Parts: sequence; C-alpha cells; structure tokens
Amino acid sequence: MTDKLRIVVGCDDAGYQYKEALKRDLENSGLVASVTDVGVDADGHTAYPKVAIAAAELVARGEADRALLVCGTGLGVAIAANKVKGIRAVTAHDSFSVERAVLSNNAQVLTFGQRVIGLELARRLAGEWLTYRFDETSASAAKVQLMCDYEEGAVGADGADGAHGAEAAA
Ligand SMILES: O=C[C@H](O)[C@H](O)COP(=O)(O)O
Repeated sequence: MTDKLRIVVGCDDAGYQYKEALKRDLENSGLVASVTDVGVDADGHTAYPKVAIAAAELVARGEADRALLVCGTGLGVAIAANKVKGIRAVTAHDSFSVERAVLSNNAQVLTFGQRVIGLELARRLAGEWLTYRFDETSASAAKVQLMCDYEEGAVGADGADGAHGAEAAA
C-alpha cells in the first residue's frame, strides 16, 4: 500500500446506519488520509441526488480521491453521481465487482444499498476497495479513456473524431 486516499462518504436517510459504520471503519483503517462526510446526519432527510452530487463534485474537483455512498439500493446515488462530469460511479455488492470497478473501470465512486446487502459484507467490501489502485499503464486504461473522450465530446464510441452514438459504434 502506498498512497492514502481522501474519501468522501454520503448517504440518504435509507443509508444512514451503513454510512456511519463505514465511516468509522475508514477512520480506523489507517489506510485513508481523510474522511469527509457530506451527510446526511441522524435526522437528515436530504434527497439522495443532492448528497451524491455533492460528494461526486468533491471528487471531480480533485478535493477527494473517492466517494463511498449509501442509499436504499445504491442505485440512486450511483445514477446521480454519474451525472457529474468525470465521475464513474458503480453499485457493487460482490468482491469481484468491487475489484474490477477500480482495476477495470477506474471508478472513483462505490455505492452500496443498505436494503440490499448485509452490513458485514458492506464493511468487508469497503475494506477491500481501499486496497485497489487503478494502473494507468494497464490494458484497461485505453478503454476508460474512450469513456472520458466521449464525455468530452472529442470522439465517438469508435474513437473517431466527432462521431457519437449508435452510428459510431456500428
Ligand atoms: O435509489 C434510491 C434509493 O434506494 C433511495 O434510498 C430510496 O429512494 P425512494 O425513496 O425513492 O424509493
């Protein structure tokens, strides 16, 4: 393990219990440089998109390295975080997907569903997640770059300048 990560945690009221438990784990792990909590608090009712976007914007601005978000399913916070330019957010409830989210997809945001997986599995997966680092020299890097380029509008799905969508992929 080399660099320590700056992590943002966030949730809606359906994910509060897990967010608090995961935050404690992160703070006690010795593997993170900082943990920033963007809410909600115990009696907070902020809608999940607001929390997820706030967290993702911190990552997109380079003020944090990753975000760990929890809602009822993990899906809403992932969808919302993915609306922020430059963010790759995934819901992953198994060990292999958590690994590949980082090593294949360079996803900066991991989301869990408190109503979907057990707390002990979520804690274990979060611990594993901390140990992975994307390898910019790997074969996966060029694939991730295609998504980045598409988002920038620079190229289409086939990598050709200016071509977007199904026509470019065909
Ligand atoms: O994806 C959404 C989350 O699961 C959220 O916690 C619950 O959303 P809902 O109240 O709209 O079902």
